[in-house]
Amino acid sequence: MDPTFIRTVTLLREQVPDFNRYPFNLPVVRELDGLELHPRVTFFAGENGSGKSTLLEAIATAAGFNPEGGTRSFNFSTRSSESELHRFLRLIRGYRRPRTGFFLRAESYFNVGTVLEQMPDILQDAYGGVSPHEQSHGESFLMLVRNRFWANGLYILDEPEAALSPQHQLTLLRHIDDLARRKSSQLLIATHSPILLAYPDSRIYWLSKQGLAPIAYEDTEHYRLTRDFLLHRERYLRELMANHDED
Ligand SMILES: Nc1ncnc2c1ncn2[C@@H]1O[C@H](COP(=O)(O)OP(=O)(O)OP(=O)(O)O)[C@@H](O)[C@H]1O
Repeated sequence: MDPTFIRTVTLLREQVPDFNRYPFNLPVVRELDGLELHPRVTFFAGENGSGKSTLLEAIATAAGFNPEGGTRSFNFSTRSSESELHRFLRLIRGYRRPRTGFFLRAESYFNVGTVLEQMPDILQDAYGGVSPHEQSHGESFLMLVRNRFWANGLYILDEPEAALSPQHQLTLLRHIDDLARRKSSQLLIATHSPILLAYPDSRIYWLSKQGLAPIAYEDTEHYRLTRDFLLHRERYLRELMANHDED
């Protein structure tokens, strides 16, 4: 069965009040037109500030999640700085409805942990009863994925690699594969990680000043630069240090 929960994301262009202000002035928003999501895993990659978080937060909010993260039953608010973009998106949905899901954003993970502490049932399910604040950021995140990311879910993850060592990014890849292939889930992931981006059964969108476009893994700057740096580390370091001395 086609696992897709969200097929396409479209901007309600005619309703946008002003393309000259945030978030509508971002190239990724201006150029958004029938963004087709992969049935299993869609990645969003690009430079800092290219609009990945803005886009992901708006899709998550339009899909019914709290903009600060958590499951769809989370309704806490510690800030109200989400953009209004979600009100101008139309999500074209697939035939199935997700049974569960999670919106995880690295920057508000701490607050999600605090809310979970106050929900003993979920805490028991998700973390084996141990507060996320009593574990390292990376440990508690992997525990959450292992215990609370169930089958038939919609998972929207903003820089999930933030707390993870390279070894644990590989562990996360295994969980992504398990969720996507065996557990009929759909994942949307913004990432800078060349390890996560390597997941083969996926589509990568590259965000730039031109908007967003599909890109092959080997053509991403993250792959090319990381590979080149590791192969020619000494030359890179020499050049970086030399330029630094000139500053
Ligand atoms: N509330 C806001 N008001 C105005 N501009 C904003 C606001 N939030 C973000 N921006 C700007 O929008 C742009 C995109 O930000 P966003 O956080 O979506 O980028 P990103 O691709 O997720 O970056 P990173 O990789 O650093 O996480 C940035 O230039 C940022 O300064």
